[in-house]
Amino acid sequence: MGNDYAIEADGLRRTYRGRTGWLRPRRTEVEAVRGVSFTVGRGELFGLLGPNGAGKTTTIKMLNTLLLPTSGSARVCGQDVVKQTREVRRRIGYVFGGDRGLYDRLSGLDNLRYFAELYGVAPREQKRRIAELLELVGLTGRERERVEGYSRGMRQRLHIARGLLHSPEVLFLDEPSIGVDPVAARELRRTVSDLAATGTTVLLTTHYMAEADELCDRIAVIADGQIQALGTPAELRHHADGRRIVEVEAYGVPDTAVSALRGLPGVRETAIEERGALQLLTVQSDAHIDVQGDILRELAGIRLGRVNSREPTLEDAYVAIVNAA
Ligand SMILES: Nc1ncnc2c1ncn2[C@@H]1O[C@H](COP(=O)(O)OP(=O)(O)OP(=O)(O)O)[C@@H](O)[C@H]1O
Repeated sequence: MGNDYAIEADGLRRTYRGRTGWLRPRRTEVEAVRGVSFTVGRGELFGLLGPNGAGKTTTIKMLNTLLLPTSGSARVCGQDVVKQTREVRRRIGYVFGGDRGLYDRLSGLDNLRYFAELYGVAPREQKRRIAELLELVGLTGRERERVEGYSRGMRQRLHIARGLLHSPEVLFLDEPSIGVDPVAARELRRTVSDLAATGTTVLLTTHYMAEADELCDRIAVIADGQIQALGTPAELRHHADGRRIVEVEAYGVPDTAVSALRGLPGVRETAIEERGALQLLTVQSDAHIDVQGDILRELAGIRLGRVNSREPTLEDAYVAIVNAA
């Protein structure tokens, strides 16, 4: 059993227990992951998408053996993550967003040589493997420069190369595009899809629906420690079926106005996004009810910019899924 899937999670749970306070210590408990089950096929690019604190990192860390599940079980490449830790570790790579874990004073090439040695890549293999990975992550030609001069995007791609040195069957990519500018993020996405094309299974966590949509074969939306929806991007889009979206640009909308919008007949979700001085209000309503007039009446007296009505996108489906959690 288990050989058909790269990853199988079955009822995974994790509760963090701790204490706060010094004079009168109190026990604290956070149920970070509350019964997560899913499977990832070999060679699949699978996304775990969810808001801050949803439980994505905790889930990944149970799968890559860095954290013990409180209950439930998981297998990676058919091996149990608790009982066969060493076998699992040999078959996986782990790359997390951010800047840690590289030697700034060394060149990209020397970093990879160092980690190849550390990961026990056979000396005969090293040169070929490193050249192959530099090519994959688009750093060929820049490998002799010190990492301290690399942009965040380049560092992130070097991290990915590092995570792949020992040719893992499964790569865990935790928030790869965090803090990376949009152009670099696009290059990063190209690297990830090239990687998936080589047959490596990738489990990616992200906050960005657009990123998950572009890259992933299937996406699990996780919120509040549980999977709220799972499917291909096209399947997830159905969560916004039968809805219509009204977007309003506004300046200085009070909270009371936002809750009034939520109470309008036919309105299903509202979201507000701050864009400098401007606020973008997004209102989802039942498609057969025209709510635009009511919305504008509620916002009377507030300075408004563009108002526009459109079909829902995958992003709107994501909002609907997360809000229903
Ligand atoms: N070591 C820890 N001790 C106590 N609570 C923790 C610990 N790590 C995470 N948590 C809590 O568990 C919950 C899930 O956190 P987790 O990091 O898994 O979420 P996430 O989806 O990865 O979020 P983010 O996108 O912000 O990284 C959060 O409420 C978080 O505060």
